[in-house]
Amino acid sequence: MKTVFSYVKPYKWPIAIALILMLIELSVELIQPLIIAKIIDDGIMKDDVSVIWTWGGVMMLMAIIAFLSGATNSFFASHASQSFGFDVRTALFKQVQQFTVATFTKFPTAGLITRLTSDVTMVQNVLFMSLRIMLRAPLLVIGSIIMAFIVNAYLAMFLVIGAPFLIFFLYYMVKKGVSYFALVQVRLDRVNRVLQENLQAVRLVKAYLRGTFESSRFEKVSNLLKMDTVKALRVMEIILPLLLLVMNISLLAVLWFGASEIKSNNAQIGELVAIVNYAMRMTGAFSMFAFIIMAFARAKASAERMEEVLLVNEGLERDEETGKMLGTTEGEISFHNVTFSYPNTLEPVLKNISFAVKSGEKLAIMGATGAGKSTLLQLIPRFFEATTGLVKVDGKDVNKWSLDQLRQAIGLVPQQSLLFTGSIYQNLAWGKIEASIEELQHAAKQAQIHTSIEQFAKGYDTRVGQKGVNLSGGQKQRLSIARALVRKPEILLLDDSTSALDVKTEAALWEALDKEQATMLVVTQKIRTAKGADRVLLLDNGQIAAYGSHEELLETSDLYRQIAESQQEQEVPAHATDSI
Ligand SMILES: Nc1ncnc2c1ncn2[C@@H]1O[C@H](COP(=O)(O)OP(=O)(O)OP(=O)(O)O)[C@@H](O)[C@H]1O
Repeated sequence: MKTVFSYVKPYKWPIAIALILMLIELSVELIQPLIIAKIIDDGIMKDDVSVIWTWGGVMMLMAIIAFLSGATNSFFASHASQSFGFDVRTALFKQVQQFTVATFTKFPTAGLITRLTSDVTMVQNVLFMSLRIMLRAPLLVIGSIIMAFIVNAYLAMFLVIGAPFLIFFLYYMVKKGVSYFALVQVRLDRVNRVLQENLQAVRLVKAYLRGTFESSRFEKVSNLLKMDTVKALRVMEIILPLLLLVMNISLLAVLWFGASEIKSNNAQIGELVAIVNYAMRMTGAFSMFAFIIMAFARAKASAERMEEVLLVNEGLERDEETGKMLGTTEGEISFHNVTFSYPNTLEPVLKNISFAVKSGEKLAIMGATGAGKSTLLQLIPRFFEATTGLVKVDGKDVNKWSLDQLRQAIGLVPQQSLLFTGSIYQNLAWGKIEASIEELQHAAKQAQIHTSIEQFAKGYDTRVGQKGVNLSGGQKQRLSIARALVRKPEILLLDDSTSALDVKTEAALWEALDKEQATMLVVTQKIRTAKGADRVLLLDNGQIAAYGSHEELLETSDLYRQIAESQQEQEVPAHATDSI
């Protein structure tokens, strides 16, 4: 909790002012019964109108002070709490951005979204309410007891007799509340996850007629959320009436013994009225307790979840040589006996991989599905680090590169073309904000998408829907390639990024890309593509099955020959020579 609370520190002054103002408001509230007692005992009982006027005036003045304090308190409380929320959300976002790809597997996306939104809002609201009303309740209870003792110690005693019960009930409420509400937030994560999955796969759900099934899946998680929230609220619902029962018994005792004290002239009516007034205020404060403790319990659970993200230290990306200028890369890539296992698995996905690609060369990576092709690419921008062995760029271990410089030199086109909501221009300029319109259009021409864009009614200003819903698979792939090309990377990593293109467009694309001097690693299933590469790396179950030029592999590798033959049978002869 320490880390989350450190974000409150910069606002200690607004918080202090808000608290002082709240104390002023509270003091007025506590002094008022005393004044009422004075008006009754010295004014009404003694028939002295001047006392009533004087103290009535004081009461009025105090009410105005309380009003002004309350309004200013609200201003400072909202400033402090909203700024705290902003800071902590920003810090969480920055922290998440630094996560290694491996750390993301520990924190599911939907959970991170809840932590950055609902959890932050929860803590932020509790901070606001603490400064505004929450702290008033406990202070009102303590203040009322003190004032009651000042007025009449004997009668005040009956107000504190139930204290051990009250403390026990409150302790129980907090203890149970925190654990139940932590579970409620986990349930909320699940609801968000199912919702997110469904929204992302909306077409699939419709095409497979899974609407009813998905609805019942959603109902199930939503129901769990409801049941656990009800369970958490039930604790509060049982405890609150118990608190009130204890308070009401105390109040009855005050009235009973107060009456006999008045009879025996040991107390005045005004005193009894004041004590009853304090008891009523305490009862009111206790009714607020259930709400307060519930909010605190929820906020504590939320703060702990935020803390988990803020405290990640192991899984953060680190720059070995941050700040050192290393110059432009040449784009040479080499793997030296690389073995790699994913963090949560034992079996290596890549085993003893060694190869080298010179600057400007093109390497085609082939292999069956699950052979480890994408994994191999991911080791170059250091999304994951090799378990053993070395991955080098320009002869230098990738772990020794500044991450920014390493990634600046790499243009990655992932298997799934991910686009962002915004115009086509914005999507293209995503990797290089300062790119000129000419640069963007040049990249689009190279990626063979310029003509298609020109045909859209709004051209480059066409808005790309969420995840590119309004574009075809091939258009999305070409936009992703253009986005990578805008940066003029020295290394281009294409992960099966041309699978949706027709033969002619693909041929034109390769021709344009060949003119770039970039080193290219191209994951592909097509022999046609492999033929145009300088070398081919054939992976089989994480190991190199063959490595060499297309012609060499046709001679030496049975597996490669089989793939080539199987594809030859499928090829349309007219396009078969349409190579890269
Ligand atoms: N994040 C991950 N955690 C654990 N295992 C993973 C992870 N990502 C991939 N794998 C496993 O690693 C192996 C290689 O996956 P990879 O995506 O590199 O294969 P691929 O050759 O690119 O396959 P495809 O052609 O289907 O894309 C697979 O067995 C896969 O299950």
